[in-house]
Amino acid sequence: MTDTEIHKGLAGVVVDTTEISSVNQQTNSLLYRGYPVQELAAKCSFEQVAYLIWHGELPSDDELGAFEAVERGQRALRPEVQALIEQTPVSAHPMDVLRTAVSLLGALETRFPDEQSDYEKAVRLFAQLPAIVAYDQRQRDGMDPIPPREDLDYASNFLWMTFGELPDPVVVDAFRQSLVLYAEHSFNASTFTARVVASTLSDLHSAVVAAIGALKGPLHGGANEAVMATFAEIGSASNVQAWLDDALASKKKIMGFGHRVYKNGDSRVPTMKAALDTLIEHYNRPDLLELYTALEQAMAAAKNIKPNLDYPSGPAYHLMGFDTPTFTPLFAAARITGWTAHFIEQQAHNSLIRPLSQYVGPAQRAV
Ligand SMILES: CC(=O)SCCNC(=O)CCNC(=O)[C@H](O)C(C)(C)COP(=O)(O)OP(=O)(O)OC[C@H]1O[C@@H](n2cnc3c(N)ncnc32)[C@H](O)[C@@H]1OP(=O)(O)O
Ligand SMILES: O=C([O-])CC(=O)C(=O)O
Repeated sequence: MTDTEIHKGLAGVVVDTTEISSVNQQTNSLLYRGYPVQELAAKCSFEQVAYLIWHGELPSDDELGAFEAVERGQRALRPEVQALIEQTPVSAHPMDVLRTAVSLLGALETRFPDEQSDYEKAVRLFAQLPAIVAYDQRQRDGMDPIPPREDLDYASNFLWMTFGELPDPVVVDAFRQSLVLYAEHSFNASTFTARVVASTLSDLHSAVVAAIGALKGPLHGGANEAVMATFAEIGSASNVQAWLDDALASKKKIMGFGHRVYKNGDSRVPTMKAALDTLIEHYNRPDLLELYTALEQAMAAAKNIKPNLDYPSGPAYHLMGFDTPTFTPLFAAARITGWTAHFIEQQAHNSLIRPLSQYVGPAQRAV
């Protein structure tokens, strides 16, 4: 290989093929297995989309029923994981709790017979994550866990286990849409991390633990909670311009704006913004809309940089009642579908991921 050009951050590098999703830079579009994400968000349950991501086709009624039965049957918080959450200081970040819980679940998997496939492990994790995320938030507020309900769909049950009540259908629907939008996004940093781990022929839980670590950073999934921290710091729409001038003068990155692939707007934002608008109306929070719009407009004027999905998702999760540090675990609970589909795809056509580097340290010398 003679190409010694350095592609910092692998920007613009195509490292492999995938059949799972396509992010199109030219048209700012996103397809899961060929279906536009906006249509999936409008018409499908999160379970249907999860099935699509893993199987490549939307489920028939029978297939969906069987899939839902398996998912609903595995939702309970395992006692070992409950004990882990209770031993962890409430000051721990929920992404650290989630990462540690998935690591423990990976160790517990050895109890299952060897013939459990990675797909079965993926569906089990998919079913298990909401109870962890929900109880972790409840524990911080000094509350007991709420057992799952098998009569509820995934999104409704997640909210039920977190809040102990079923919110208005518009809230459940906004939550469902956010999960669909967050589910999959080709070779983003956390998914690529999962594929690197998969490429060494390591196990699925190790790949998910690593992916959670990558998602936590504020340049990736951590941005949804950082958006809410920004809103809290700014306070109200009238403070936006002064705050932004200061932040840009000190070379700060404004969280929830910009994207490595989409340079003219994130394909998922219009759908999530519409869901946020519904929530703003439902909870009567025009002040939040004013702040949202003022920062979006000021960023467009100052830098011509548009919001990414984390920008509308942060305030949407806030209005639903999630505490801010729980936002990124919600992203992880949705992305478990994409991560594990990529794990399976990587191992089915594996080549060890091991790029080269150009050495720029001292020349050879004697000790
Ligand atoms: C669901 C997701 O994970 S989406 C991503 C969530 N992350 C965020 O919201 C964090 C804030 N955004 C960012 O840091 C960046 O936009 C990233 C990391 C997402 C993408 O970064 P890159 O593709 O490397 O963009 P890049 O750094 O080349 O940006 C180009 C220019 O825009 C600027 N820029 C990009 N995003 C931002 C931002 N959010 N705030 C301020 N300036 C920005 C860069 O400073 C750079 O300016 P320069 O040319 O004067 O140096
Ligand atoms: O694709 C990316 O780089 C980040 C992103 O939007 C995602 O993972 O959803």
